[in-house]
Amino acid sequence: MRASLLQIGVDPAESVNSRRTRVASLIRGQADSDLVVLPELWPVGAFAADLFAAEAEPLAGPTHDAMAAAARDARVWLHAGSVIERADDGTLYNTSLVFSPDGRLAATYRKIHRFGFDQGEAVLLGAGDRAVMVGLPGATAGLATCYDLRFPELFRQLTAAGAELLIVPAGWPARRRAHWSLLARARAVENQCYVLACGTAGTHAGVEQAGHSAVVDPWGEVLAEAGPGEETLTVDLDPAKVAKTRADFPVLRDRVLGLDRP
Ligand SMILES: O=C(O)CCC(=O)C(=O)O
Repeated sequence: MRASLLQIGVDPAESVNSRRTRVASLIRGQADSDLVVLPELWPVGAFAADLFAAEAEPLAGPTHDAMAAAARDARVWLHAGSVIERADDGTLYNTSLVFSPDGRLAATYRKIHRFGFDQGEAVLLGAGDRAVMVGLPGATAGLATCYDLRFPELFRQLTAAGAELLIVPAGWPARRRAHWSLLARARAVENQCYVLACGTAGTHAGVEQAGHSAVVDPWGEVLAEAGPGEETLTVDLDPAKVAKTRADFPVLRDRVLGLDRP
């Protein structure tokens, strides 16, 4: 399975519409891949909280339409990163969209752990309440978004449900880049999964982005890592490596669940 991570630069000087058009054309250039992954909230910028309400869209909004068409044209599975979704009751969510190669919306995931403590998305957006998996050809993927990476129990739940690939779009700040790289590897090692961690580049809302998207294998080896700027990472994954890693070193078998409280 060939996967391409598009580490998109979010530049406030580029309009959301122009970025959508540009990203759609980058996806069309990835027809040699089976799976294309975009970062969190690349249309608006993960820290551009002032724009969230104005740029919110229904699920079947402009980003959905542009991404569905691009997935169909390139004939790829597309994890289109996330958008600010305006739900029917008016609540805003940070929602990831996954498309199949015929342009069908195959899965959506509302970010469960909202970042910002008492600011930004933590106060402006609703929280997702459902872990989501999607069946890709040859591998089952579990979905998470950015700050979720700090909560291993979500990833363990996805793994227990059959995930072999963990896809994590993000808008991670440069200031905590070391945590991003460390946690992506930790989630891969502890769950014996591939981790596809796709961040953004550039600076928006005064927050420099970490970039450094990475593909980590089930043994924790970093197969490819981007620099800080806009970049595409393309990696060939071997889904059989997940089962082999788990068979050769079967730690997941030794989990002890339901311990009494200390
Ligand atoms: O956890 C972090 O350090 C960054 C999280 C974040 O930026 C986000 O979830 O948007």
